Amino acid sequence: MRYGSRDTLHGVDLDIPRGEVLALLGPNGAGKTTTIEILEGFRRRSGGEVSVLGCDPDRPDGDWRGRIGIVMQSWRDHPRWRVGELIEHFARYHADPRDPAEVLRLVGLEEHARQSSAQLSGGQRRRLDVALGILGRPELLFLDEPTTGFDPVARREFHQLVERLSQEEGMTVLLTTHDLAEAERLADRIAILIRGRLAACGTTAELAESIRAQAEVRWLEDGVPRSEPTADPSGFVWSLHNRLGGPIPGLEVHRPTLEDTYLRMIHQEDTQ
Ligand SMILES: Nc1ncnc2c1ncn2[C@@H]1O[C@H](COP(=O)(O)OP(=O)(O)OP(=O)(O)O)[C@@H](O)[C@H]1O
Repeated sequence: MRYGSRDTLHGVDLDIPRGEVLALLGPNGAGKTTTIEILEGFRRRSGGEVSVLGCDPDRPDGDWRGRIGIVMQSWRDHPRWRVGELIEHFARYHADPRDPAEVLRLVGLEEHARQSSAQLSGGQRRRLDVALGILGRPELLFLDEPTTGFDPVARREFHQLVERLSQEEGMTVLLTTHDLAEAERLADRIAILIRGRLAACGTTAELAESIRAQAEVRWLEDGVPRSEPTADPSGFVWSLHNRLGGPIPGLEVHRPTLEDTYLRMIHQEDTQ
């Protein structure tokens, strides 16, 4: 993708198998929304090949749009419509929609069905976006920063919903988020986009391995905090136990989280 003379995306080679949940991560301006909008058919790419559910998004066939679900970062609709009416209205556009009452329940908006969408809070508004995205039982769901503004309970419920849709219905999900714990919880694989280039793609463990991030063992010795990075924490703890001749005070094993790995990758790219 090129805006003017500037390459915004270059060589983003990526296959997402059916049924996978893939999280696309990257700093602000890395090109995540641009990538998603190209795949959704909302932005015409400058070059390269794209196939989504077997179709080029720039030349979709008749029922293609009905097979994908979209939750964009911002969405314009009819602010005076009631939530329930809006969902019932959009359900009519789909060949085999979910029951609108079920969708309201799934996203936790049952009590707001008679409220106009303009009166919803930020997090409730986002739930409505998610409701509209899953209404048509899409095979592939695009979620662009879906939980922005969600409180912790709503976030947990949303995670359970995505897990259900993916595990029970085999829905493929492409998610962008700045919440690394969310990506770690939901995604089978994580792709990291930095300045328009795909810097890495894999499971949390594979990404940590790719930058040789090690676990760290922490303990107290004679009341003094000690720590040691190690590729074999079990072996290290075993030898420490033998050396100390018994239980290890204050023992902690810290494995690299996705956040640790991500921040190191961003730092490495910045210093290159
Ligand atoms: N219509 C446009 N014309 C010119 N440049 C654009 C346009 N849309 C996006 N860009 C630029 O392309 C780059 C990628 O933007 P994009 O919105 O895809 O990033 P992002 O990774 O989704 O960021 P964020 O995390 O902030 O949502 C940015 O530098 C942005 O300024």
